[in-house]
Amino acid sequence: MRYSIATIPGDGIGPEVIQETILVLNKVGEIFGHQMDFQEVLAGGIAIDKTGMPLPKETIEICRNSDAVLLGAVGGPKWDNLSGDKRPERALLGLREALGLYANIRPAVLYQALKEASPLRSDIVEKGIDICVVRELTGGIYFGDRGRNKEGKMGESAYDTESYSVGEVERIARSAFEIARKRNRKVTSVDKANVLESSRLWRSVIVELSKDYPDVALDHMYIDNAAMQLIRDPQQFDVIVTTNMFGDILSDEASMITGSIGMLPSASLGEGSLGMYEPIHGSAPDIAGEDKANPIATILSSAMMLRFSFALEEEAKAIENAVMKVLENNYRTGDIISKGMTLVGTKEMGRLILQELAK
Ligand SMILES: NC(=O)C1=CN([C@@H]2O[C@H](COP(=O)(O)OP(=O)(O)OC[C@H]3O[C@@H](n4cnc5c(N)ncnc54)[C@H](O)[C@@H]3O)[C@@H](O)[C@H]2O)C=CC1
Ligand SMILES: CC(C)CC(=O)C(=O)O
Ligand SMILES: [Mg+2]
Repeated sequence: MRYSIATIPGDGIGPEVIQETILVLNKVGEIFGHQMDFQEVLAGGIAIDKTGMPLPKETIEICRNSDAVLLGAVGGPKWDNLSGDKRPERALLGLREALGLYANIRPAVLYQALKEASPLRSDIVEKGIDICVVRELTGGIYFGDRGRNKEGKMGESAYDTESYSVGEVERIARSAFEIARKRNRKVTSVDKANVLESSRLWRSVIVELSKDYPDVALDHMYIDNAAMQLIRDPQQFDVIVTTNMFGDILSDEASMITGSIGMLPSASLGEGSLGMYEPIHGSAPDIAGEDKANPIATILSSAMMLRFSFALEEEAKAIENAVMKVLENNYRTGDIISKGMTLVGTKEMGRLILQELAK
């Protein structure tokens, strides 16, 4: 089969991790007999530099007409003086919205070989961690009304608005319940319903929808408690469904208990088969261009692409197994290094994964 993939290397370490991932996808194509056609497009800071806009129309069109989108990361200090819609990060939000990708699936799995990289107590780590964060991606405070009021009792003020509709909550809740059915049949909905009206609506919609899923256990947790429970007892979670901002924050936390932010992939999905696949991390300006970035989060995101957009389960597993094997052979990038392990850079990590794939 032939698949068209729009690639968005973006900024910082984005191009470095995308490069290794393209090599991996090409190798999978070669081994399993698929043709992967890549088309690179601009978004983020590099797009601002080249076109004056963070998200050129052409990028949206090419992504829309591709079978899947693979994204590195956008943003960085060079564009930090920009504000509002001019910021590189807005490109990401704009693309998610334009492509209707409302469900962000972020699995946080502690690999056996990486147990030593988790900062949690060894008795907790021994039990294993396997959580799936289902984050609402095109609503909430990242998309609500925002602005500034120049005059006020205490000077200028700024506001961002959290707002959710019944339909937005229903569709993300359905995604979470469906995913839970294929896992351990438990959904924890995370909100702040003791304070926020939007969370009270969120909770009531989820309770109502749960009636369609009597085989899935549902509980509710406030975000502050969830942030703590994730460290205290991660095994209590199976699927976490939450809002755009809470999911953004909780998934970074989940990445750390499973080793590193450089390990966690994500899939952003909507109603059709088109999805956008990206690591959960950002452009890591502190290590950009130094061959230090861990490419595994992006490489595992490409496995999610094969699974969800192309229905190539065997090929997806081949990538995941190759990653696991390299970790079992004790190779580590700087973010997951520990005593007795071999330190490698971005390119070498990519090469080792390719080598395992070819075996
Ligand atoms: N999806 C995206 O494009 C995202 C973009 N950003 C943007 O990225 C820029 C930097 O944001 P930060 O808050 O610093 O978050 P970040 O995720 O880029 O970096 C946080 C820390 O994690 C490390 N890190 C991240 N990815 C890594 C990898 N693959 N391997 C090894 N270490 C890794 C970085 O070196 C840094 O110390 C900002 O402009 C931000 O807006 C942030 C998050 C997501
Ligand atoms: C622009 C931000 C919402 C990106 C981010 O931090 C994320 O999606 O994880
Ligand atoms: Mg984030």
